[in-house]
Amino acid sequence: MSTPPKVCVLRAPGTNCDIETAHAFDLCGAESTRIHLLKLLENPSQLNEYQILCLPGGFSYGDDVGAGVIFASHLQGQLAEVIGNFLAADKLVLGICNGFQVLLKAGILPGGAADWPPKPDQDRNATLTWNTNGKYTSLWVNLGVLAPQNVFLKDIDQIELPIAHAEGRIAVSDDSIITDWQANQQIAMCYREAGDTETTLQQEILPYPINPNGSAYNIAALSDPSGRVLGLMPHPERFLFATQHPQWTRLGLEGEGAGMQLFRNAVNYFE
Ligand SMILES: NC(=O)CC[C@H](N)C(=O)O
Repeated sequence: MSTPPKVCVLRAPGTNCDIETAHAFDLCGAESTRIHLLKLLENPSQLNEYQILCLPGGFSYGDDVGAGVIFASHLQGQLAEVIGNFLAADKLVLGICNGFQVLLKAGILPGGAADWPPKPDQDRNATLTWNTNGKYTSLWVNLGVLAPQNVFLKDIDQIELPIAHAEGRIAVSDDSIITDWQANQQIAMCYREAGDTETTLQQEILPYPINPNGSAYNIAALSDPSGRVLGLMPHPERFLFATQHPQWTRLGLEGEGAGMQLFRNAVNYFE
């Protein structure tokens, strides 16, 4: 058997999903370590020991200034070099919810290695901002996968997962970026109606609760062009066991939850 990949689950003050996220990777055979951002800042080169970097969900720095903004500024300001090496290597990066916000605010997404580090005057063409309902929203959503070449999404066509966020709406500065993302297969997952068998990218914003936050083009997740970076608003680490689904008895669900596959895909990449 090959050596298990090492996962760095990077937490900051206010992160609250690091334990279950590390557990998800470990259940799939990885060896994860939860590392505090302030510890990594003391010795940034320790990141080189890991094959997977995961930014988990939560409220880093209390969502002050904007969700993910302060965490992102540390990545840009003090960790630019090690992050650059990580992105350039054949390694994986996953950002879940607050982690996705961090990846986007830092500029790790949407461009990945090619655009890192972002230039100070670089225009931002996409962000995650307040849900259109103005509220912290917590519910289960149906998602269709549009970027099966992303390592984390291999063999997943559709998935039901919970969301829990206030700033989960993808906003784009102009629609031409959508064309670029499509060309690079970067639109990873979209919200869609339960029972839909196909996922189509559409400009019409699906109504709440299908699209829970009003995201442009109903986008829920983005990939970098290489398919080795994924940022997603839903929480796969909250559906590791069938019994975590609100209707598991009615639906007769047993065993593993569908979220496990994302973590397994990442671990299997290093076999
Ligand atoms: N679950 C999360 O990671 C929440 C992210 C962020 N605090 C928000 O509310 O938007």
